[in-house]
Amino acid sequence: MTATETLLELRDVEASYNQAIVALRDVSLKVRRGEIVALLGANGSGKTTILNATSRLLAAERGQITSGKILFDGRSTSKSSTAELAQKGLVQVLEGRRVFRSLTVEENLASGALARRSNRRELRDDLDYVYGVFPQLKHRRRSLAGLLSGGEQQMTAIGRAMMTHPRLLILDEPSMGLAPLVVEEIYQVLGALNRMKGLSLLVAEQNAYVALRHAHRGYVVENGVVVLEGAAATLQEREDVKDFYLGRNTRAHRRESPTRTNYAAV
Ligand SMILES: Nc1ncnc2c1ncn2[C@@H]1O[C@H](COP(=O)(O)OP(=O)(O)OP(=O)(O)O)[C@@H](O)[C@H]1O
Repeated sequence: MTATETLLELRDVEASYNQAIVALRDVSLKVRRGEIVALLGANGSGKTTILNATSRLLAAERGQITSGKILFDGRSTSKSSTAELAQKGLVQVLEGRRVFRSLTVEENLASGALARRSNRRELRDDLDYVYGVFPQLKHRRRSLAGLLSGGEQQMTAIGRAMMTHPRLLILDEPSMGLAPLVVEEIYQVLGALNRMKGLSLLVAEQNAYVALRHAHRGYVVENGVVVLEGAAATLQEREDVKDFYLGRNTRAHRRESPTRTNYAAV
């Protein structure tokens, strides 16, 4: 893989909280341009820490990167703020579909454009674009975001991120708490943005089934360590992944966990 094909790279990243709890050890991963990459793992395995380290949000959680490098578009992110990274095209949709509950849908979306200092015309075009992607939001544009369904709030959070014109969109558990049909709809939209706009995606999910169906490649994290990586189709077929992450075996926790395997060549 040449440097220009790689949009995001984590190299041997270690991170801890409160200078005490080690949350990531030696994490290396890549997102190529135009790729959807799934980050899988159980509760507390380190997915959010990887995403927050990438978008420079760790300090807000009293966390820090203690060693290793994170490169976006070939450049180290260590001196950038979250807002600066967003301006460069790396944007995160936080876990729990955070929206400004007392603002309308349209005000929420417009807040995503603030960093771009768009004029009225550009703002209108961007809003129209998001409404084209999520027609439901157009009907609800004057509703308070706090009164929307969970799915509509997730669409609003993704729409707000789209207003910043990302090149890499990072999503933390977009399926959390949503009905299967709504989850499918959201992933269909993410897939379309990837295909039509070339948007690259890094998606943390506990719902491995849906994530692997839509991703090109995946990484499995356990206890802060990447234990598996490979093509999504290959991961889906692995017996240990089926047992642990695709819910095939309810007694999975008694079985041996996946072993570190490198499927990078797949
Ligand atoms: N703010 C924090 N302070 C201290 N420890 C933390 C903090 N946030 C996470 N941790 C710890 O770091 C480890 C990784 O947590 P992380 O939230 O990254 O996992 P996760 O895979 O995203 O889990 P979840 O799916 O529950 O969000 C866990 O042991 C967790 O308890």
